[in-house]
Amino acid sequence: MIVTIDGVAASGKSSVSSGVAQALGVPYVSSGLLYRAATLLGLEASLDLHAAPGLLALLGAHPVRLEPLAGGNRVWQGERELTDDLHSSRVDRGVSVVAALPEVREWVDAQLRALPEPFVAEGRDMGTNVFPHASHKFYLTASARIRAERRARERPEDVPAIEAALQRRDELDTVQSAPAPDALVIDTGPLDLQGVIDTILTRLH
Ligand SMILES: Nc1ncnc2c1ncn2[C@@H]1O[C@H](COP(=O)(O)OP(=O)(O)OP(=O)(O)O)[C@@H](O)[C@H]1O
Ligand SMILES: Nc1ccn([C@@H]2O[C@H](COP(=O)(O)O)[C@@H](O)[C@H]2O)c(=O)n1
Repeated sequence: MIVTIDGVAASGKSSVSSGVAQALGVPYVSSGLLYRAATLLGLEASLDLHAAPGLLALLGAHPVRLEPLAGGNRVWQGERELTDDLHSSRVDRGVSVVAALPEVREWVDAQLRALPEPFVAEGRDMGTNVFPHASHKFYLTASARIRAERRARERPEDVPAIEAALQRRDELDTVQSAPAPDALVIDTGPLDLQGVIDTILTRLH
């Protein structure tokens, strides 16, 4: 069984996926972390983020591994854990450029499709491109202001700056962010975290 939870930036995908996965007793898979890892490593190596060959060579030489757990995903490059470095504003700013590269998308998709079922997969194109055969599909939205207010609780920037960055990322991610036609779209604005998780769990039972 595969459940997909897609949505716009900071709509609650990873928090909701973790809650749903824990209730189901399965892991969740955060596809965005692989795009973030490719971006972080590209930045650290001072590579041109618009150019796939350099990034792919780097990722080939030093493979990245996603560890999907129900409570939270971890990302490794050999013995080095990258997880804590993946949510900086610097990575946020670069990641959509890297995610627009077809070769990087293939690199991510191959890793995701190799994972053993069951799991909950979250991202942008889980229900459309990567797992079109998933048994249940959901898509999370909320206004940019609400998402920015939520994110401001975990970042040092102020709400307007976060809101502008989220809107920019949504725009750059438009191509891969369309909801699957068979996904249930949930506006998380009026709901708390548990409310969103319960809405999804109700559909799964
Ligand atoms: N329904 C909700 N009510 C209140 N806070 C929420 C809700 N959903 C998510 N949050 C909070 O919003 C923030 C962003 O959530 P989360 O990181 O899960 O989003 P995301 O879609 O995975 O983000 P990103 O796209 O950047 O990876 C977190 O602080 C989370 O606790
Ligand atoms: N399926 C996906 C998942 C992510 N992306 C790109 O990665 C960025 C970070 O993802 P988050 O889920 O952590 O926000 C996102 O902005 C996209 O550029 C993607 O393209 N497809």
